Amino acid sequence: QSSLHQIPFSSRGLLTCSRFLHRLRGTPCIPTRRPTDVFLAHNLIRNYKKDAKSTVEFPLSPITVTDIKLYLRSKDVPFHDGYSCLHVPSVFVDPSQRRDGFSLFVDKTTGQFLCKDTLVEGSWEDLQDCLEVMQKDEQDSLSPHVLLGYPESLEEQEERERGLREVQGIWSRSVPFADLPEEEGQLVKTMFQITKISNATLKKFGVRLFKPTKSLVFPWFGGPDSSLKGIKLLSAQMTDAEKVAYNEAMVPKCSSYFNLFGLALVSRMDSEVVVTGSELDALAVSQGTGLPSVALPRGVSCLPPALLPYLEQFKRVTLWLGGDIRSWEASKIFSRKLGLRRCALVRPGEFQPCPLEALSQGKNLSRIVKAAIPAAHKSIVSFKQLREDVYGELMNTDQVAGVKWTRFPELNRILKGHRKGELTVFTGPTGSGKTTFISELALDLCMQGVNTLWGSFEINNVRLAKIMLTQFAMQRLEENLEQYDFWADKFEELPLYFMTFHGQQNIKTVMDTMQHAVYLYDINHVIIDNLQFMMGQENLSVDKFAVQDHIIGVFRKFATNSSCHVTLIIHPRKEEDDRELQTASIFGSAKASQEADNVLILQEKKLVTCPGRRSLQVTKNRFDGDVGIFPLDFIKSSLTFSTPIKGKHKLRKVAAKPENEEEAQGKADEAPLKKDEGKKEKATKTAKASPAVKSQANGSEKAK
Ligand SMILES: Nc1ncnc2c1ncn2[C@@H]1O[C@H](COP(=O)(O)OP(=O)(O)OP(=O)(O)O)[C@@H](O)[C@H]1O
Repeated sequence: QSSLHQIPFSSRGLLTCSRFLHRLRGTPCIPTRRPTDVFLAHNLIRNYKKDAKSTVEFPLSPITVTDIKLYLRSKDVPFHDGYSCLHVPSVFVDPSQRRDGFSLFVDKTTGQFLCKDTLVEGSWEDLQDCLEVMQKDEQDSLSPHVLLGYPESLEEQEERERGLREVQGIWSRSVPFADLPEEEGQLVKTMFQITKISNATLKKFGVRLFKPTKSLVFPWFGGPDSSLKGIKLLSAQMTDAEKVAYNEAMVPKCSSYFNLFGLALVSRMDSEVVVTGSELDALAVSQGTGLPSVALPRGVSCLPPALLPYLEQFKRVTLWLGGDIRSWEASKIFSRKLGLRRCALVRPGEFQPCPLEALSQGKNLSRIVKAAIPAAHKSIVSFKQLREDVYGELMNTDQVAGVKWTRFPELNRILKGHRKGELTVFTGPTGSGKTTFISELALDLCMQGVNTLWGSFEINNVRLAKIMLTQFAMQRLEENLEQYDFWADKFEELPLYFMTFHGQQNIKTVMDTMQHAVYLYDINHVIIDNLQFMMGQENLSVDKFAVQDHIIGVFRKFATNSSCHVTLIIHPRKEEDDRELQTASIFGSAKASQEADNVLILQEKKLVTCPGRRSLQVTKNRFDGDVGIFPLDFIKSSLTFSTPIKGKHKLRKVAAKPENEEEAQGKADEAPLKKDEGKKEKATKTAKASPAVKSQANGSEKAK
């Protein structure tokens, strides 16, 4: 079982290669697992269910493109330096049969390889093994059939066959648009708001209608024979605001549906492509511009590196991922993976909505694509270059403020949302529930599509996943074990990953792992629990504060450079028992609070009236300066926190930019500023009918 389970391209090839090579070398065949420190929620749940001990750690040895090039040169292997990959003659194709001389692609960041002719793939170590064996045995190539001939487990085989049968079943019962009666075709088009998409375009991309569920069917062709590998079903629903809400389902299950839609229409000679965030957008671009267009299988949420070899042939890649800020941010991040030099980005805005909308509004799509801005930017810019960005931010203030929590409306009110590229420092008294609280906070975001990576050094991943699963299900699963599979199946679908570290760790190793995860899974949020586990224990002579400052600086840089939010849990320094914590109570020097964009403190009240009552205090908010405090109630059965509904615990909020944080905290505790008094009334009312409580009710409704 590979730890990189979600990328089907990789898993079987890897295992196969290693086993095969052991056979070739005559060494014993050891079931190898990939060296990785990142683990999927999927695996954890599986292991949790079956074999908790199989979460073995493997050291990740980071590889650089220079290492790869040096090695290839040492083996006399020619290569072309591509955008994201090195192109190498495939070792799995006989030299006399090589159609395209350089069909094996080695990812410059990870060393993973893919042979586009045979679809053999594997890790950098696997490729090195192949080359060593070929050299030793003086062979020109290795047989791909032996590699791919590795028997699947019965379970895997059955699942694959079941998936394919389902795909075929739906596909054969779906109707091409041209075969629909004129009136019915128009009705469906109106429902999906695709009246401007012609039947010819739908036919070109093979889009059909599955009548039983009134869904559009998008085929995914793959493999050397370009056969039907999977389908995406799209259903549409009208929302109150006269907008269409789409619902997607993939067959086979989404984890194995992993290629670009529209790829089969791209010719080897094409040198330009438009990448879109949805299949309908790809149709619109194709019709509106005549250019090749492909859609990302999981929309703007990620660009898996496994897809990069398929985009290597293009000299110009235009990313037109949608019409909102999220698409814009994603296009900037994806262009780094694709190589900035060749990428151009369509900036969303009033005159440049998503491609489908642009087509519906009769806009000139070719002109929009031509006007896309180059992704590579200079380090010094003038306001002229920034003015569009500033305008975009002013126009979309709500989106700029970030993803909103559904379970913590009060936090939205103070922090406004969860934004990329920020550093949050979180502290609280020992054993007060920091891990439990942050777990729910992160889960809330993850459930909304924020790709999340946990670095839990204090408690092991199984325990952490158990806490998260309980919070996800909002109930004690110990007492409802029959519901375990139901919740675990849903939990598996979350974009949630865990580092497999436990105990003291070296900051460099943790950083390498985080970079690796950002590249592979487009991680948007990393949680480190907690910083003290990176400080090292052996070297007590070294200045502890200097070490901590260095580590915080490294995390700060990572958050900014990777556009990834980092939440750092830091223990407080020893405080007197009856005093609440302050920003200055964070262990170490002032560096942590200076570098942080947000400082959150879990306060534990030592009151006689309500002993143990927790509150969450925001003492720093760089985004807009609002700070404040609100009470939290702990529900032990679900391990969740929510706002108490009793009137006496009011939401308190203070205005922007306090002179110093202690003062701000004092103000927050004592009296809300005047300008907030009107709002305070409202806030109290809101707190009474707390959406957090409501959302819990909804959650249990859903659970039922
Ligand atoms: N508000 C709360 N009231 C009572 N118990 C709580 C509360 N929050 C968490 N707990 C429980 O307290 C225990 C410790 O919680 P947790 O590990 O989250 O604390 P922590 O602050 O992260 O601890 P540490 O200081 O060791 O890192 C857990 O059993 C958890 O279920």
